[in-house]
Amino acid sequence: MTETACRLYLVTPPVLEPAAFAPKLTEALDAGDVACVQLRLKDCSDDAVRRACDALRPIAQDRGVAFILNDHPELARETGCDGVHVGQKDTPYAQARRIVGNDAIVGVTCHDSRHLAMEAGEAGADYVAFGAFFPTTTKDAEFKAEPELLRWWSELMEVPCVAIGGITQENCGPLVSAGADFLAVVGAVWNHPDGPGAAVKAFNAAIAAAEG
Ligand SMILES: Cc1ncc(COP(=O)(O)OP(=O)(O)O)c(N)n1
Ligand SMILES: Cc1nc(C(=O)O)sc1CCOP(=O)(O)O
Ligand SMILES: [Mg+2]
Repeated sequence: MTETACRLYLVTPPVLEPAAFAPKLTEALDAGDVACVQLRLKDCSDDAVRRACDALRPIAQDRGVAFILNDHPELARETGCDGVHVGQKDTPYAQARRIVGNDAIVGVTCHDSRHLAMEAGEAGADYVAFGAFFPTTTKDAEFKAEPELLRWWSELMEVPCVAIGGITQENCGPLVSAGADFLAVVGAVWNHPDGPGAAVKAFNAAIAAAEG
């Protein structure tokens, strides 16, 4: 993941069948600029996560796109992922880092908290994630973040920040202007009426427009 202009960070749907999802991921990644893909499967076995990693990881990595696993540092290391994303109720950052090693990406959910973000950044996180910025149906988001948090963080800190939660091609402009380094998106890409490729193109255009 490079830290230059704002870039797209795709998060998978929480339930997927790898063989059926593979062409959708390919379409998304071949359509435009994507920095990163996070495999975020909920309520499934470790073996199902392994199978999904084996099917989807090469699609991202062959295109120079980082492949990050949500929640499971041990499986991330075992399956050759580029890193792991951990939340406040998951494996603590320091333990996740020990498991995946210093060369891997470790991202940390920080909700709407400056304090959590400073802790994660000082500990060595590769990025901090703030959210949810907008209402989302993808998960029950307990916290609500404001664009001002991105502005404060990006003006003070070097560690990249990710914005997540209900982000669409239509509402992302203020997050980009406020300094988000990455926009993490589920629904607005995988549920786009014209398909994930059209969704990525529309995000790339919206980001470029907001960056002026
Ligand atoms: C990029 C990014 N940001 C936040 C999250 C949420 O992580 P967490 O709070 O652990 O919740 P779950 O995603 O595990 O339900 C994320 N996954 N990715
Ligand atoms: C996985 C996740 N984490 C969030 C947080 O606020 O930490 S919001 C969220 C769901 C993002 O999905 P969509 O782009 O469909 O809203
Ligand atoms: Mg988690």
